[in-house]
Amino acid sequence: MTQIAFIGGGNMATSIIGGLIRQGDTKASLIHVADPNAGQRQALQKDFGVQVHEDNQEAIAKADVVIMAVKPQVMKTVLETLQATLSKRQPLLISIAAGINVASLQSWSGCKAVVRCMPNTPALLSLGATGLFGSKEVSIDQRNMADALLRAVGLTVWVKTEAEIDAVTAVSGSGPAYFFLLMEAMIEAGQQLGLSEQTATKLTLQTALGAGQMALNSDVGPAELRRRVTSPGGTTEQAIGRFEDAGLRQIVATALKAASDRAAELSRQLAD
Ligand SMILES: NC(=O)C1=CN([C@@H]2O[C@H](COP(=O)(O)OP(=O)(O)OC[C@H]3O[C@@H](n4cnc5c(N)ncnc54)[C@H](O)[C@@H]3O)[C@@H](O)[C@H]2O)C=CC1
Ligand SMILES: O=C(O)[C@@H]1CCC=N1
Repeated sequence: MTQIAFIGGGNMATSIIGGLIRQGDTKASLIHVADPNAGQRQALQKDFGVQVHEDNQEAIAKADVVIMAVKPQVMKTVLETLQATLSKRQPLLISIAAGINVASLQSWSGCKAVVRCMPNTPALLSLGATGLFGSKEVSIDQRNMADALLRAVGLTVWVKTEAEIDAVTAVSGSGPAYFFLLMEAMIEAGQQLGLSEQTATKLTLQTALGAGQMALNSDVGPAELRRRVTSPGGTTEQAIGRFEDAGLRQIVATALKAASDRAAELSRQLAD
């Protein structure tokens, strides 16, 4: 039976653990989580029945897979304290941290088989999207294992080059925040047009859900779906025209480039 250790039991780890438990293929007794925060440990134990540890070493003692779910800024210190054990046991190391490259993960941990991935917060509802990239030492079995773990919380996509992970971070890792921002703006605009906050919120959120589901289930792409909403001489045309005039596409391109650049910058800053 595969033993899984999470180092860091915060938001993302909780989402992934929740997905694994809900899916039912992974026994809670095989999941070990280490986190210095006692409240976090109690919540994980209570909600999912997983094994919790204050000590990272204890959590990885028998692990076949170690999932690093700490903030990028503490990754080096945390891995270096575990290096003796990890380099001896050689588990599959999976990192979900933004902007930490495979070479750094290998050098800090002593693990050869490393998967760097970028999930997102809808993983909490098993509606996540994760991009993955593996070092050449990752075996087919280990790749399948990493894929199955992340598939428990949504869609998985393997990329061919590590640089693509920065783009994945910009598109789907940070992506939920962009849609939330658009929702905030639509709710505010709806209120300015006379709707109550509650009505504007309900209509906006249901519209976001409907549009997402339609785009996912349709034979045609988002551009055609947009055209189908846009009657010639009608109302949507007016709104879309304002978005285009204001340079929405360029704004989005600039924003995603900034996110991708920051991921690359973090990799450089945090690398050895
Ligand atoms: N929040 C997001 O949307 C996404 C975050 N990520 C990545 O996931 C990672 C975790 O992010 P979140 O879960 O949002 O952060 P978080 O702050 O909720 O979780 C981090 C956890 O690590 C624990 N921790 C701190 N020091 C530790 C140590 N020495 N040993 C073990 N645990 C320790 C903290 O107590 C905390 O519970 C980050 O590297 C981030 O880049 C990746 C994709 C999306
Ligand atoms: O903002 C961040 O750095 C993390 C990575 C992707 C989403 N949240």
